Amino acid sequence: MIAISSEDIIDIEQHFKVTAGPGAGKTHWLINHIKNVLKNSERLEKTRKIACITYTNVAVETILHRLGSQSVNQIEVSTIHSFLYSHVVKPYITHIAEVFNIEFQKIKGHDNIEPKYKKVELWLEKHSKSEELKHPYTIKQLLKLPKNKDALFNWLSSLKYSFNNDLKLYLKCEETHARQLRKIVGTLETDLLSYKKLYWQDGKIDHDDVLYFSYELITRYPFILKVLRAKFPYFFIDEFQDTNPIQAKIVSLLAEEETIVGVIGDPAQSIYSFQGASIDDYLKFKIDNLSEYTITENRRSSNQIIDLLNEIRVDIAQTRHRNVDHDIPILFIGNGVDAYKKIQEIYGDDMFIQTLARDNPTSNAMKFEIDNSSLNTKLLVELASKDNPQRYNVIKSSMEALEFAKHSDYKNAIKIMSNNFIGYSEKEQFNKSISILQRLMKKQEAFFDEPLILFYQLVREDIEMSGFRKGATQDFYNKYSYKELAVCINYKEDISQHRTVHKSKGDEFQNVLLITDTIEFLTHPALAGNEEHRIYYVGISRAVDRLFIVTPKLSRANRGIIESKFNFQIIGLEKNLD
Ligand SMILES: Nc1ncnc2c1ncn2[C@@H]1O[C@H](COP(=O)(O)OP(=O)(O)OP(=O)(O)O)[C@@H](O)[C@H]1O
Repeated sequence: MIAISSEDIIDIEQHFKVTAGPGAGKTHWLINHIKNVLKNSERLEKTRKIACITYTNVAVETILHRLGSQSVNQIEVSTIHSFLYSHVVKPYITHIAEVFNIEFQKIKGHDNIEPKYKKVELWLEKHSKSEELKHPYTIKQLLKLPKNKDALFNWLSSLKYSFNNDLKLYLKCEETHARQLRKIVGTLETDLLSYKKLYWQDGKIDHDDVLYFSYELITRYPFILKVLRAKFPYFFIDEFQDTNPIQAKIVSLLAEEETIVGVIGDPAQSIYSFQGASIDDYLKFKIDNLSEYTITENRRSSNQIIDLLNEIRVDIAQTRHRNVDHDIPILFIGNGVDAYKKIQEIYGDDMFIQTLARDNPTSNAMKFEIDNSSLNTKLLVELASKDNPQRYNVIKSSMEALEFAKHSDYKNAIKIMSNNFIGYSEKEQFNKSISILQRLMKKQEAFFDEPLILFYQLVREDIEMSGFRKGATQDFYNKYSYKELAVCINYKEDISQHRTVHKSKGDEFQNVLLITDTIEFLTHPALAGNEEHRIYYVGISRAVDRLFIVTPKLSRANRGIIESKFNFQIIGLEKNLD
């Protein structure tokens, strides 16, 4: 591995892999490298471009912004999904449409797809081993008994593609999601492709399908690979530690001829295993004639923060580039809202504090300024299992749309609300969505802290939903408030002040408050083997000047470890010290 700095230039006609820690300047280096290729390459023309792949739409925007306007015609910056969708799936899907029952004319992009009751029912009825679905797992028992139904839907929502030993892709679900169905999982999983096909025949494809179809297309029809190579003589991927195995395979195929491939990443920041990424895929990624580089400096953080990062990481010791001393990090014992208030008390209200949390409900609790230690994070799931699917979908989507709109994400707000007006023209869908959102925004104070039934009544003025019979569902709507439910939603492209660590990837902030439920990543760090530790590591490494961590409890033993290993100021916010 060759050590470079983020200002160094390398050979542009050589495959590369750059591995470096947080704040090393990986993205900065990549942008310079692209500029260097643009300036010096003799293989670029109007129709031959550089592909630059990154992980999220937010990261795409950041890179485009940093590249400036001069070069946009010769670079295509996008996520891997939109890249493969435009260059492989869209133009060539007809080649595999028949084999996979894909109604390609109906495809309108790709999205998350939740299991739909009707589809699951149809799949079970037509399952190639349906005769094995006997008592206590008949189709009726699977679909009607709440425990079975929850487990089945959960299991199906964990559906993923995997490679077998012959590099053929097959479908599988997470077994941990289906303890309740242990005895029949083996039977059900023999026919998952038929389940997928039920969606494809409606033109509904999800993000993983885009990767799967792309892989099938380029391996069945190698001319597609040739076209891609001709169009993209350079193919670079940022955040490669979060790549999934199908992507990695497609990239290695591209690299076999003509296209120069470059990947950049940090194994200690690999935090997307739930999307199929694995730290091993990053470490083991090899193609012929690959030059490997590392950057050891940290250009982002204060000395105090770099010292902390180095204390918990063993593979790379980062050097201080800015060499700036700043405040000693503070470890608060208590809840997120109290810690936030305490920081404001110490530094004044004007100081911007970015909060980062492990999960959506915790960062939403910060948005709503409620104590994160007493949240019921499963309320939406509970509602899904109690309510009828139609009413649940309307309530959930209206709630999401409203919350997205409140955080200025109008694009996703309208998209989600429009789902409630299927059958109308696009213009009508848009107008209806805007009108209901405006009305809900105006009235939000009237229902925010009130039972969900009030929100239901308001939405029902615009969207048809069934009424209630006495029973568990109605009780639920009367018992829980809109706010308690809204805390469970997932803000799609959240760039707000209170977001999850996952949504802060690649970003940096002057002052960070990391909200944790354990500080094991500090007391017993194991970044290589523990993704939870890596998530918190990513969180603390976003901080430029000041870092604050809050955790609910600190035992005497852990306090001892913290005091001996790190330079923290410890502040108890309640009586949490034992
Ligand atoms: N050569 C450089 N000159 C000036 N500033 C730089 C240079 N390299 C990096 N920086 C700055 O250092 C900070 C970290 O850089 P960057 O975001 O590229 O790091 P990274 O390695 O991609 O980080 P991470 O993996 O943590 O997201 C940014 O503010 C960036 O602008």
